[in-house]
Amino acid sequence: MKIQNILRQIRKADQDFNLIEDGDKIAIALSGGKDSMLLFVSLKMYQNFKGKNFDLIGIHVDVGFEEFEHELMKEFARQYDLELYIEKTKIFSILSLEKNQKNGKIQCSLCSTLKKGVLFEKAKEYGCNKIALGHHGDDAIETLLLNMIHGSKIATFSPKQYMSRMDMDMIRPMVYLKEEEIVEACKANQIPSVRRVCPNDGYTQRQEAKELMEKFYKLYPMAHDNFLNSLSNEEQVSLWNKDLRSK
Ligand SMILES: Nc1ncnc2c1ncn2[C@@H]1O[C@H](COP(=O)(O)OP(=O)(O)OP(=O)(O)O)[C@@H](O)[C@H]1O
Repeated sequence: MKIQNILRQIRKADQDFNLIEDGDKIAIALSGGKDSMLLFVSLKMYQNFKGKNFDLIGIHVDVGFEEFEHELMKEFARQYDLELYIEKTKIFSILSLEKNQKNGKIQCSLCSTLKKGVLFEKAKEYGCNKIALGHHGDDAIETLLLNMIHGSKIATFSPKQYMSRMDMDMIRPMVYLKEEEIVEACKANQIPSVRRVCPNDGYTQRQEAKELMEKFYKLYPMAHDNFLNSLSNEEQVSLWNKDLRSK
């Protein structure tokens, strides 16, 4: 997919959910993965759109994995003229404590909470009013599935979420994009990504959900678009509400 098409989908999400406003200072949460790397390159181009006047910085939370390729991220930041902050943390040591592990594995949910804490604190410190995350449409569908399987709820993350405690918006400009489109765009535009080094990588519930969905899309190719579109189809949500039950 051409980067122009990525920008078109980002603009659509921006228009639909009012993600980016004049005067914003946005911290891009850069994990080093393809999604957030592409998000940065795209938002940088989006800055040149007429009428969009906002600032960007990058924040990477260094979890403490020894083999993480920091140099690649620094080089990427130099190449694209990104003000990048790498925040050193002891998150991996905390995750590795026996009391914090489950069945001998570090916990993704705890990792995510700790990373978010650092992101918010630092974004605030650097004067940002928004944090942009690299989540995309397939992440949203997987989250919906995982919430139904493990949480008895029909819910996914929102494209824009106000965090009142921190007085900060969390935005997800790539919600209309599929993962395969992101992979294609990164390849076509030589956008690098850092090698994955988390020991849980490939063995998570999310990975299982991803593989399940891939099988599903092979059987029903149209389901991919339909699942994604259904997340915005609030007029046709029909669930068993209490009013119905009491009649
Ligand atoms: N260590 C980190 N530092 C900063 N932001 C992060 C970090 N890890 C995750 N994020 C943010 O959270 C989003 C979702 O996290 P997740 O772990 O699903 O991403 P990933 O698959 O590791 O990488 P990516 O989504 O960037 O390809 C990322 O796109 C990124 O915006």
